[in-house]
Amino acid sequence: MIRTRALTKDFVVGRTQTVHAVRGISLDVEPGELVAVLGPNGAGKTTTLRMLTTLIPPTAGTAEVAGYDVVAHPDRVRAAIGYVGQGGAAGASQLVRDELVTQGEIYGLDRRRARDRANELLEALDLTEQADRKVESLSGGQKRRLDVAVGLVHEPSLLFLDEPSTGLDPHNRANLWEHILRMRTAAAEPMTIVLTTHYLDEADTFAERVIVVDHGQVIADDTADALKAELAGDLVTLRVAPEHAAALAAVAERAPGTRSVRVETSGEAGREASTVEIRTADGPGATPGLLRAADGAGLQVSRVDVARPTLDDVFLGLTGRSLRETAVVDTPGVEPLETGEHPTGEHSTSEDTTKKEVLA
Ligand SMILES: Nc1ncnc2c1ncn2[C@@H]1O[C@H](COP(=O)(O)OP(=O)(O)OP(=O)(O)O)[C@@H](O)[C@H]1O
Repeated sequence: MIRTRALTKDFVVGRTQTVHAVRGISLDVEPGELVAVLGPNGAGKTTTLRMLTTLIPPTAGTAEVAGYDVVAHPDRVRAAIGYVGQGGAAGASQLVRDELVTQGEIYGLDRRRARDRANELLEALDLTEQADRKVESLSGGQKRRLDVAVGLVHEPSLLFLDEPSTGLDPHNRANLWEHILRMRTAAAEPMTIVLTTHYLDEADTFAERVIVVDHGQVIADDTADALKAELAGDLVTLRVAPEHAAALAAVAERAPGTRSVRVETSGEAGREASTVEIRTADGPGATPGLLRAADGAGLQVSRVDVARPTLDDVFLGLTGRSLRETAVVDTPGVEPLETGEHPTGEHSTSEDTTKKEVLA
């Protein structure tokens, strides 16, 4: 469904500076996959999506989407895909149903079919009650559901969602996901979905495959479970008296499956406590053996915690940085851009200069 080879995007900023936003990404997405692209701000997620959806041309490399090259056949790519950008696609002063009908007609449906499709989508995305209201009067969650409806109007087999749930509260996020998953399975062929997100839990729960991007490159690509097992491992935390910490750490180092051991001591003078943190492939499986070994060495463990890793642990393991702490665009000298702002002028196509990012 998607095939990229060494896909690259450089932005020339001012006269001298080049931002290497995407540095040679090669990936394949099969029909029916639900893929989350995860990474810190400025990692190149949106730029990758914008190339795949033909909104901006690659600097180098190739991308085929739905069987067509994005540079040679952008119109065919657009006809086959849906795209929900960060800015949203619906016009503020339009009525909700009219917006969907207009979008359907843009995609070549006759008026009657466009109305039928609009009604189908309004029902599927729980927007029937809001159908005769202006788009600008919708709540954040309703607005985002309408954006998804707009992306689906022409029944694409491949849907791109750029941070679909950013800014929504947990209830609305869950509700949006419920609708997305329902729409996906309701289609005759399971829809392929590629989305970007900052929400680790979202990628973890819903995506069947997680592609981690950092500094414009893919640094990991697998199921969330496989990434966590391979790259992070469970965390077993054993609490001991400080004088026993070093000996317990040595015991843990020798235990089967141990990947790393860290000792921490905290508390007021005279009342310190130590923890020995053990990263291991299988925490629940390793813990009884660790406790037996500690007991055999005469080391008393006063508390045991076993935590499964998160995708943040995966990112931390890969980069030494936490995804939660990398919330700032870190390209030196380049200010974060508003959607639609293009200092390079390199790709000032009509689609690209509008905040509405409608594929038509
Ligand atoms: N039009 C542009 N002109 C110049 N630089 C750009 C442009 N668009 C993106 N960039 C830069 O390219 C890099 C990748 O940006 P991109 O928006 O793809 O990241 P992202 O992973 O989607 O980030 P976020 O999570 O914040 O949306 C950043 O350094 C960004 O500042």
